[in-house]
Amino acid sequence: MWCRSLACLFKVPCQLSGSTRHRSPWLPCDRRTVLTAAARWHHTAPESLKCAWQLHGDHLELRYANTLMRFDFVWLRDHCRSASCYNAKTNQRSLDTASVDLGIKPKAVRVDETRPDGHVTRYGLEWLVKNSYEGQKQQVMHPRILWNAEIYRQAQVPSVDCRSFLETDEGLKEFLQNFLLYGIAFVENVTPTKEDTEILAERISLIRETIYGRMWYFTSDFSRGDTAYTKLALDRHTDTTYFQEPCGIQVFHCLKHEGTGGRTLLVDGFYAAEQVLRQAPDQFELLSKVPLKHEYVENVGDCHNHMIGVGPVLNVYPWNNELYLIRYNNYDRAVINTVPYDVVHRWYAAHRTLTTELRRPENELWVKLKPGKALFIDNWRVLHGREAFTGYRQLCGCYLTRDDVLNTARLLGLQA
Ligand SMILES: C[N+](C)(C)CCCC[C@H](N)C(=O)O
Ligand SMILES: O=C(O)CCC(=O)C(=O)O
Ligand SMILES: [Fe+2]
Repeated sequence: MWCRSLACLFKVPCQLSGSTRHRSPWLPCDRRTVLTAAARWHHTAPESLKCAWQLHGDHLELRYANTLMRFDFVWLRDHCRSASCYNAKTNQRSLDTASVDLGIKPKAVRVDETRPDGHVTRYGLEWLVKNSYEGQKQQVMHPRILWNAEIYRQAQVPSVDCRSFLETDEGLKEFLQNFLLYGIAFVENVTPTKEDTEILAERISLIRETIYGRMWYFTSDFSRGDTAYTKLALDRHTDTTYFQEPCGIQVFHCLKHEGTGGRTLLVDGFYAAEQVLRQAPDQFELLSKVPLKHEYVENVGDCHNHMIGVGPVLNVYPWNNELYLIRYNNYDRAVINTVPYDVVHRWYAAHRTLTTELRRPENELWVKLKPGKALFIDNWRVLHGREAFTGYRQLCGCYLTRDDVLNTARLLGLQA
C-alpha cells in the first residue's frame, strides 16, 4: 500500500523549545516534484489519485479526496509531526509555537509517495483531510439518532443486564453505544440500593459531586429548597443549568414507590431543536447566540446556596453548527438582563418555537421507573420531567462527569 504525504520546506529554520535549530528534512522519495511558490495548480501523477495543490501568497490550497482545503502557513508549521516538533510517545507538541515567525512561508511544496515504513511522515494526505477545517466541517463529532416517541419505540433499544454491564466489555459497549446514539439508556436487574447504583455509575465514569452530594437519595420531604423535593409535577427540563458547566449525565434509580403517578418524562432536546432549525433558522441562531443566566438560590434549613451559570439555550460547535448542549430549565432561568429589549422580544419568540416543539405529545416518552431499572440520561441533550405523584417515593442517583463517560466509550472503540 502506498501512502502519500505532503511535505513543506520552510525557509525559516525551526526553533525548538530547547535551543537546537534544525532545517525541516525532506522525506525520502523517488517520484517527487519540488515546486517553488507559484499560484498555479500542480497535479500529482497519476491523475487518478486526484491530488492537486496551489501555493498562494498566504496559504496553501490542496485538493484531495474530493475536499478542497486551505491551510495557513503557520498552521502547517505548527502541525509538523517530525520527531523534533512532536512527541509521538506522549502525543504532545514539542514545538514552541510562539517561536514560529507569523510571516512564515514554505519555500517549496511537494507530494511524496512513500511506503509506510514506520517513519514519521510530515503530513499524510489522509491526516490532512481528517484534520483540516474543511474536512472537519463535513464530519459530525457525535453520531446520534434523534428521536420522538415513535422513533424510539420502533428502535426497540434493549436495556442492558446489570451483570453484563458490570462484568463484560460487550455489555458495557452496547450500553454506551445506545447511550451515545439516543441520549438515554437503561440497565436492568440492578439491586435497588444506593450502593449498587453507585457501582453502576463508577463503571462508566467519575461521580460528579455537587451541592446535592455525591450519591443522592431523595423523597418528597422538601429537605432541600427545590420543587424536585415535592410531589408536584415537573415540566421537562435539564438539570444544573445554573452551573457554568451543567452536569453531563444524570442517573436515576427509583428505589421505592407506594402510590400513584410519578412517571418520568423524557424528550430529545436535539430532535426539537432540529425542528426549530428547519422551520426558523434565524430563531435557532438566536437561541444559540443569546447568553442567559440560570440561577439556584436556596435557603432552607442549613442549606444555603447561590449558583449562577451563563450560556445560551442551544450550544453548537461553530465550525459545523452541530448541537452539543441544550440548557433548558424554565424554573431555574434567572432574570434576563444580558440582552437589550428588542433582542429579548425576538428571543422570547424563538424560545416559544422551541418550547412548542419540546411539548409536542408525539415527542414525549413516558416511562415508569421501577426498582431494579436504572436510567442514565444525557443531561446535555435529553430533557426530563415528572408527573405529580401520591404516596412514598424514593429516588436515588448521581451526576456523572461527561468527559469521563466519553473517555470510557472511546477506549471501547466508540466514536464519542
Ligand atoms: C437530582 N437532584 C434531586 C439531586 C437535584 C435536583 C436539582 C433540581 C434543580 N432545579 C435542577 O433542575 O437542577
Ligand atoms: O422526581 C423525579 O422523577 C425527577 C425530579 C427531577 O427532575 C430531578 O431530580 O432532577
Ligand atoms: Fe431534574
